[in-house]
Amino acid sequence: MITVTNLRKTFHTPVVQEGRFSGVRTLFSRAYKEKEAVRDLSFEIESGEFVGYIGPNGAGKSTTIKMLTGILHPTSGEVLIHGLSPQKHRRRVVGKLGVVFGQRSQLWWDLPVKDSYEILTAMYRVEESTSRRRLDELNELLELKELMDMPVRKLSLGQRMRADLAAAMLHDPDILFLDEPTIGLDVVAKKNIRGFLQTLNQEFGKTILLTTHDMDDIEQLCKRVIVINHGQIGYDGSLDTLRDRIGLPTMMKITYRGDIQVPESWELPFRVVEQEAGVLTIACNRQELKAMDVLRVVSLWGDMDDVHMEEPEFEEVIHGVYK
Ligand SMILES: Nc1ncnc2c1ncn2[C@@H]1O[C@H](COP(=O)(O)OP(=O)(O)OP(=O)(O)O)[C@@H](O)[C@H]1O
Repeated sequence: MITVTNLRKTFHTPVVQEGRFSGVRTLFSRAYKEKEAVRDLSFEIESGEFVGYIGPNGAGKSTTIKMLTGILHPTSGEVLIHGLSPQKHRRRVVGKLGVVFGQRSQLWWDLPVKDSYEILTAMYRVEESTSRRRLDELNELLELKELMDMPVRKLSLGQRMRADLAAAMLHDPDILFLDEPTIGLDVVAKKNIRGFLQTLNQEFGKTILLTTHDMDDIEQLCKRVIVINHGQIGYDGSLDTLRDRIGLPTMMKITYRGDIQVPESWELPFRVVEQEAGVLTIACNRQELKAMDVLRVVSLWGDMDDVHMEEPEFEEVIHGVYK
Protein backbone atom coordinates (compact mmCIF):
# COMPACT_ATOMS: atom_id res chain seq x y z
CA MET A 1 0.00 0.00 0.00
CA ILE A 2 1.16 3.56 -0.83
CA THR A 3 0.22 6.40 1.52
CA VAL A 4 0.95 10.02 0.66
CA THR A 5 0.15 12.64 3.32
CA ASN A 6 0.32 16.42 2.82
CA LEU A 7 3.24 16.08 0.45
CA ARG A 8 4.99 19.27 -0.66
CA LYS A 9 8.04 20.09 -2.76
CA THR A 10 9.33 23.61 -3.26
CA PHE A 11 12.32 24.20 -5.54
CA HIS A 12 14.59 27.19 -5.02
CA THR A 13 16.32 28.33 -8.19
CA PRO A 14 18.74 31.26 -8.53
CA VAL A 15 17.32 34.30 -10.30
CA VAL A 16 19.30 34.81 -13.51
CA GLN A 17 21.00 38.24 -13.41
CA GLU A 18 20.78 40.51 -16.44
CA GLY A 19 23.55 42.42 -18.23
CA ARG A 20 27.35 41.94 -18.48
CA PHE A 21 28.92 38.95 -16.73
CA SER A 22 25.40 37.69 -16.01
CA GLY A 23 26.64 34.09 -15.53
CA VAL A 24 29.15 35.04 -12.86
CA ARG A 25 26.77 37.49 -11.19
CA THR A 26 24.04 34.80 -11.05
CA LEU A 27 26.55 32.44 -9.41
CA PHE A 28 27.29 34.91 -6.60
CA SER A 29 23.81 36.39 -6.28
CA ARG A 30 21.70 35.49 -3.25
CA ALA A 31 18.42 36.04 -5.10
CA TYR A 32 16.32 32.90 -5.39
CA LYS A 33 12.86 32.28 -6.71
CA GLU A 34 10.56 29.61 -5.33
CA LYS A 35 8.58 27.10 -7.33
CA GLU A 36 5.97 25.07 -5.48
CA ALA A 37 5.99 22.01 -7.74
CA VAL A 38 3.87 19.90 -5.39
CA ARG A 39 1.65 21.83 -2.96
CA ASP A 40 -0.33 19.53 -0.72
CA LEU A 41 -0.93 16.02 -1.95
CA SER A 42 -2.69 13.29 -0.01
CA PHE A 43 -3.84 9.96 -1.44
CA GLU A 44 -3.71 6.23 -0.82
CA ILE A 45 -3.20 3.46 -3.33
CA GLU A 46 -4.16 -0.08 -2.36
CA SER A 47 -2.17 -3.13 -3.45
CA GLY A 48 -3.23 -4.33 -6.89
CA GLU A 49 -4.65 -1.00 -8.09
CA PHE A 50 -3.82 0.44 -11.54
CA VAL A 51 -3.95 4.21 -11.19
CA GLY A 52 -3.48 6.86 -13.88
CA TYR A 53 -1.63 9.95 -12.67
CA ILE A 54 -2.32 12.69 -15.15
CA GLY A 55 -2.08 16.43 -15.57
CA PRO A 56 -0.79 19.10 -17.95
CA ASN A 57 2.94 19.87 -18.48
CA GLY A 58 4.56 21.16 -15.33
CA ALA A 59 1.72 19.97 -13.07
CA GLY A 60 4.10 18.16 -10.70
CA LYS A 61 3.75 14.54 -11.84
CA SER A 62 7.44 13.69 -12.24
CA THR A 63 8.28 15.51 -9.00
CA THR A 64 5.71 13.35 -7.20
CA ILE A 65 7.13 10.13 -8.69
CA LYS A 66 10.65 11.18 -7.72
CA MET A 67 9.49 11.65 -4.11
CA LEU A 68 7.59 8.32 -4.17
CA THR A 69 10.74 6.52 -5.27
CA GLY A 70 13.05 8.33 -2.84
CA ILE A 71 15.07 10.19 -5.51
CA LEU A 72 13.84 13.56 -4.13
CA HIS A 73 13.25 14.60 -0.53
CA PRO A 74 9.91 16.27 0.18
CA THR A 75 9.95 19.83 1.58
CA SER A 76 7.29 18.57 4.00
CA GLY A 77 4.75 15.77 4.29
CA GLU A 78 5.31 12.06 4.04
CA VAL A 79 5.37 9.09 1.67
CA LEU A 80 5.02 5.56 2.99
CA ILE A 81 5.46 2.45 0.86
CA HIS A 82 4.20 -0.59 2.79
CA GLY A 83 4.69 1.54 5.93
CA LEU A 84 8.29 2.53 5.10
CA SER A 85 9.63 5.90 4.01
CA PRO A 86 11.53 5.73 0.67
CA GLN A 87 13.81 8.48 1.95
CA LYS A 88 14.60 6.98 5.38
CA HIS A 89 14.54 3.27 4.44
CA ARG A 90 15.86 3.60 0.91
CA ARG A 91 17.46 0.18 0.60
CA ARG A 92 14.42 -1.74 1.85
CA VAL A 93 11.92 0.29 -0.19
CA VAL A 94 13.90 0.16 -3.44
CA GLY A 95 13.57 -3.62 -3.45
CA LYS A 96 9.78 -3.28 -3.59
CA LEU A 97 9.74 -0.72 -6.40
CA GLY A 98 10.23 -0.84 -10.15
CA VAL A 99 10.61 2.49 -11.94
CA VAL A 100 10.58 3.40 -15.61
CA PHE A 101 11.15 6.93 -16.88
CA GLY A 102 10.15 6.89 -20.56
CA GLN A 103 12.41 9.84 -21.38
CA ARG A 104 15.54 8.34 -19.84
CA SER A 105 16.84 4.77 -19.85
CA GLN A 106 18.21 3.23 -16.68
CA LEU A 107 20.31 0.85 -18.79
CA TRP A 108 23.99 1.38 -19.63
CA TRP A 109 24.07 3.08 -23.01
CA ASP A 110 27.12 1.36 -24.55
CA LEU A 111 26.67 -2.10 -23.02
CA PRO A 112 24.71 -4.96 -24.53
CA VAL A 113 21.29 -5.26 -22.85
CA LYS A 114 22.22 -8.57 -21.19
CA ASP A 115 25.22 -6.92 -19.46
CA SER A 116 22.95 -4.25 -17.95
CA TYR A 117 20.72 -7.04 -16.64
CA GLU A 118 23.75 -8.72 -15.08
CA ILE A 119 24.72 -5.54 -13.28
CA LEU A 120 21.16 -4.96 -12.05
CA THR A 121 20.90 -8.59 -10.90
CA ALA A 122 24.00 -8.06 -8.77
CA MET A 123 22.84 -4.63 -7.53
CA TYR A 124 19.49 -5.98 -6.36
CA ARG A 125 21.17 -9.10 -5.01
CA VAL A 126 18.95 -11.44 -7.02
CA GLU A 127 20.14 -15.08 -7.18
CA GLU A 128 21.50 -15.85 -10.64
CA SER A 129 19.18 -18.82 -11.17
CA THR A 130 16.17 -16.68 -10.11
CA SER A 131 17.23 -13.90 -12.45
CA ARG A 132 17.60 -16.38 -15.35
CA ARG A 133 14.10 -17.78 -14.71
CA ARG A 134 12.63 -14.28 -14.48
CA LEU A 135 14.30 -13.21 -17.72
CA ASP A 136 12.82 -16.28 -19.43
CA GLU A 137 9.36 -15.27 -18.21
CA LEU A 138 9.90 -11.65 -19.23
CA ASN A 139 11.18 -12.79 -22.60
CA GLU A 140 7.85 -14.58 -23.20
CA LEU A 141 5.95 -11.36 -22.55
CA LEU A 142 8.32 -8.79 -24.07
CA GLU A 143 10.27 -10.73 -26.73
CA LEU A 144 13.68 -9.73 -25.45
CA LYS A 145 15.85 -12.37 -27.14
CA GLU A 146 16.59 -10.29 -30.25
CA LEU A 147 17.75 -7.37 -28.05
CA MET A 148 20.03 -9.13 -25.61
CA ASP A 149 23.30 -8.71 -27.52
CA MET A 150 22.61 -5.21 -28.81
CA PRO A 151 24.06 -2.11 -27.13
CA VAL A 152 21.26 0.02 -25.72
CA ARG A 153 22.16 2.99 -27.94
CA LYS A 154 21.32 0.91 -31.04
CA LEU A 155 17.82 -0.07 -29.89
CA SER A 156 14.72 1.53 -31.38
CA LEU A 157 12.55 3.44 -28.94
CA GLY A 158 10.06 0.56 -28.70
CA GLN A 159 12.83 -1.99 -28.13
CA ARG A 160 14.42 0.29 -25.52
CA MET A 161 11.16 0.58 -23.63
CA ARG A 162 10.74 -3.22 -23.60
CA ALA A 163 14.29 -3.60 -22.32
CA ASP A 164 13.71 -0.94 -19.64
CA LEU A 165 10.46 -2.52 -18.47
CA ALA A 166 12.18 -5.88 -18.11
CA ALA A 167 15.00 -4.20 -16.16
CA ALA A 168 12.45 -2.67 -13.79
CA MET A 169 10.92 -6.13 -13.17
CA LEU A 170 14.14 -8.11 -12.68
CA HIS A 171 13.97 -7.98 -8.88
CA ASP A 172 10.22 -8.76 -8.99
CA PRO A 173 8.96 -5.57 -7.27
CA ASP A 174 5.29 -5.43 -6.32
CA ILE A 175 4.88 -1.74 -7.13
CA LEU A 176 5.66 -0.09 -10.48
CA PHE A 177 5.99 3.64 -11.09
CA LEU A 178 5.88 4.44 -14.79
CA ASP A 179 6.55 7.94 -16.09
CA GLU A 180 5.45 8.17 -19.73
CA PRO A 181 6.32 4.59 -20.77
CA THR A 182 4.58 4.92 -24.14
CA ILE A 183 5.96 8.32 -25.15
CA GLY A 184 6.97 8.49 -28.82
CA LEU A 185 6.01 4.87 -29.56
CA ASP A 186 4.09 3.77 -32.65
CA VAL A 187 0.64 2.19 -32.40
CA VAL A 188 1.90 -1.42 -32.40
CA ALA A 189 4.59 -0.81 -29.78
CA LYS A 190 2.08 1.02 -27.56
CA LYS A 191 -0.33 -1.91 -27.84
CA ASN A 192 2.41 -4.37 -26.79
CA ILE A 193 3.45 -2.27 -23.80
CA ARG A 194 -0.17 -1.84 -22.69
CA GLY A 195 -0.73 -5.61 -23.00
CA PHE A 196 2.34 -6.25 -20.84
CA LEU A 197 1.22 -3.78 -18.17
CA GLN A 198 -2.26 -5.29 -18.13
CA THR A 199 -0.77 -8.75 -17.58
CA LEU A 200 1.44 -7.48 -14.75
CA ASN A 201 -1.56 -5.95 -13.02
CA GLN A 202 -4.26 -8.53 -13.67
CA GLU A 203 -2.32 -11.79 -13.59
CA PHE A 204 0.54 -10.92 -11.25
CA GLY A 205 -1.32 -8.44 -9.02
CA LYS A 206 1.27 -5.66 -9.38
CA THR A 207 0.31 -2.19 -8.18
CA ILE A 208 0.89 0.35 -10.95
CA LEU A 209 0.97 4.15 -10.97
CA LEU A 210 1.10 5.37 -14.55
CA THR A 211 1.88 8.89 -15.72
CA THR A 212 1.02 9.55 -19.33
CA HIS A 213 -0.22 12.19 -21.74
CA ASP A 214 -1.79 9.44 -23.86
CA MET A 215 -5.46 9.27 -22.96
CA ASP A 216 -5.81 5.88 -24.68
CA ASP A 217 -3.35 4.47 -22.13
CA ILE A 218 -5.61 5.72 -19.37
CA GLU A 219 -8.85 4.55 -20.95
CA GLN A 220 -7.53 1.09 -21.68
CA LEU A 221 -5.63 0.48 -18.44
CA CYS A 222 -6.76 2.53 -15.46
CA LYS A 223 -9.95 2.21 -13.43
CA ARG A 224 -8.93 5.09 -11.20
CA VAL A 225 -7.38 8.42 -12.17
CA ILE A 226 -5.76 11.10 -10.08
CA VAL A 227 -5.68 14.41 -11.91
CA ILE A 228 -3.07 16.91 -10.71
CA ASN A 229 -2.76 20.55 -11.72
CA HIS A 230 -0.43 23.23 -10.24
CA GLY A 231 0.79 20.65 -7.71
CA GLN A 232 -2.68 19.90 -6.30
CA ILE A 233 -5.20 17.14 -6.84
CA GLY A 234 -8.09 18.23 -9.06
CA TYR A 235 -9.82 14.86 -9.10
CA ASP A 236 -9.34 11.41 -7.62
CA GLY A 237 -11.82 8.70 -8.55
CA SER A 238 -13.15 6.48 -11.31
CA LEU A 239 -13.03 7.42 -14.97
CA ASP A 240 -16.79 7.06 -15.36
CA THR A 241 -17.58 9.38 -12.45
CA LEU A 242 -15.13 11.89 -13.89
CA ARG A 243 -17.00 11.90 -17.19
CA ASP A 244 -20.33 12.40 -15.41
CA ARG A 245 -19.01 15.09 -13.11
CA ILE A 246 -17.62 17.24 -15.89
CA GLY A 247 -20.99 16.92 -17.58
CA LEU A 248 -19.84 17.70 -21.11
CA PRO A 249 -22.74 17.40 -23.53
CA THR A 250 -23.49 14.25 -25.46
CA MET A 251 -24.15 15.09 -29.09
CA MET A 252 -27.10 13.42 -30.80
CA LYS A 253 -27.48 13.52 -34.59
CA ILE A 254 -31.04 12.71 -35.64
CA THR A 255 -31.80 12.07 -39.31
CA TYR A 256 -35.36 12.60 -40.55
CA ARG A 257 -37.16 11.51 -43.69
CA GLY A 258 -38.56 14.78 -45.04
CA ASP A 259 -39.15 18.06 -43.19
CA ILE A 260 -38.24 18.89 -39.59
CA GLN A 261 -40.64 21.09 -37.62
CA VAL A 262 -38.80 22.52 -34.60
CA PRO A 263 -41.31 24.42 -32.41
CA GLU A 264 -40.57 28.05 -31.53
CA SER A 265 -40.01 27.31 -27.83
CA TRP A 266 -39.81 24.27 -25.58
CA GLU A 267 -38.93 23.72 -21.96
CA LEU A 268 -36.49 20.80 -22.05
CA PRO A 269 -32.82 21.19 -21.06
CA PHE A 270 -31.26 20.38 -24.40
CA ARG A 271 -29.98 22.58 -27.15
CA VAL A 272 -30.41 22.39 -30.91
CA VAL A 273 -26.89 22.97 -32.21
CA GLU A 274 -27.56 22.69 -35.92
CA GLN A 275 -30.38 21.91 -38.32
CA GLU A 276 -29.62 21.23 -41.96
CA ALA A 277 -30.73 18.95 -44.81
CA GLY A 278 -32.90 16.61 -42.74
CA VAL A 279 -30.33 16.29 -39.91
CA LEU A 280 -30.80 17.77 -36.45
CA THR A 281 -27.84 18.00 -34.06
CA ILE A 282 -28.69 18.21 -30.37
CA ALA A 283 -26.47 18.70 -27.30
CA CYS A 284 -27.80 17.27 -24.07
CA ASN A 285 -26.39 16.57 -20.63
CA ARG A 286 -27.08 12.90 -19.98
CA GLN A 287 -26.94 13.44 -16.23
CA GLU A 288 -29.97 15.67 -16.48
CA LEU A 289 -31.84 13.96 -19.25
CA LYS A 290 -32.16 10.38 -20.55
CA ALA A 291 -31.65 9.84 -24.28
CA MET A 292 -35.14 8.30 -24.48
CA ASP A 293 -36.70 11.51 -23.11
CA VAL A 294 -34.95 13.51 -25.81
CA LEU A 295 -36.05 11.08 -28.50
CA ARG A 296 -39.66 11.18 -27.28
CA VAL A 297 -39.68 14.95 -27.90
CA VAL A 298 -37.74 15.09 -31.17
CA SER A 299 -39.80 12.25 -32.68
CA LEU A 300 -42.74 14.70 -32.65
CA TRP A 301 -40.77 17.07 -34.93
CA GLY A 302 -40.75 14.86 -38.01
CA ASP A 303 -40.44 11.32 -39.41
CA MET A 304 -37.31 10.05 -37.60
CA ASP A 305 -35.03 7.75 -39.60
CA ASP A 306 -31.79 7.30 -37.63
CA VAL A 307 -30.08 8.42 -34.41
CA HIS A 308 -26.34 8.68 -33.81
CA MET A 309 -24.86 9.51 -30.37
CA GLU A 310 -21.37 10.82 -29.68
CA GLU A 311 -20.06 10.78 -26.11
CA PRO A 312 -17.54 13.51 -25.21
CA GLU A 313 -13.93 12.63 -25.98
CA PHE A 314 -11.96 11.64 -22.92
CA GLU A 315 -9.37 14.31 -23.66
CA GLU A 316 -12.06 17.00 -23.47
CA VAL A 317 -13.22 15.58 -20.15
CA ILE A 318 -9.71 15.84 -18.72
CA HIS A 319 -9.32 19.42 -19.91
CA GLY A 320 -12.54 20.16 -18.05
CA VAL A 321 -10.69 19.31 -14.83
CA TYR A 322 -7.62 21.39 -15.69
CA LYS A 323 -9.67 24.55 -16.29
N1 LIG B 1 14.90 20.50 -10.19
C1 LIG B 1 14.04 21.47 -10.37
N2 LIG B 1 14.35 22.75 -10.06
C2 LIG B 1 13.47 23.75 -10.22
N3 LIG B 1 12.20 23.59 -10.68
C3 LIG B 1 11.83 22.33 -11.01
C4 LIG B 1 12.72 21.21 -10.88
N4 LIG B 1 12.07 20.08 -11.28
C5 LIG B 1 10.82 20.49 -11.65
N5 LIG B 1 10.69 21.83 -11.49
C6 LIG B 1 9.47 22.64 -11.77
O1 LIG B 1 8.41 22.08 -11.02
C7 LIG B 1 7.20 22.09 -11.79
C8 LIG B 1 6.67 20.65 -11.89
O2 LIG B 1 7.54 19.90 -12.73
P1 LIG B 1 7.32 18.35 -13.07
O3 LIG B 1 8.48 17.91 -13.90
O4 LIG B 1 7.02 17.62 -11.82
O5 LIG B 1 5.99 18.43 -13.96
P2 LIG B 1 5.27 17.26 -14.81
O6 LIG B 1 3.82 17.29 -14.38
O7 LIG B 1 6.01 16.00 -14.69
O8 LIG B 1 5.38 17.87 -16.28
P3 LIG B 1 5.56 17.13 -17.74
O9 LIG B 1 4.22 16.57 -18.08
O10 LIG B 1 5.93 18.27 -18.62
O11 LIG B 1 6.64 16.11 -17.59
C9 LIG B 1 7.54 22.71 -13.13
O12 LIG B 1 7.20 24.08 -13.09
C10 LIG B 1 9.06 22.54 -13.23
O13 LIG B 1 9.64 23.57 -13.99
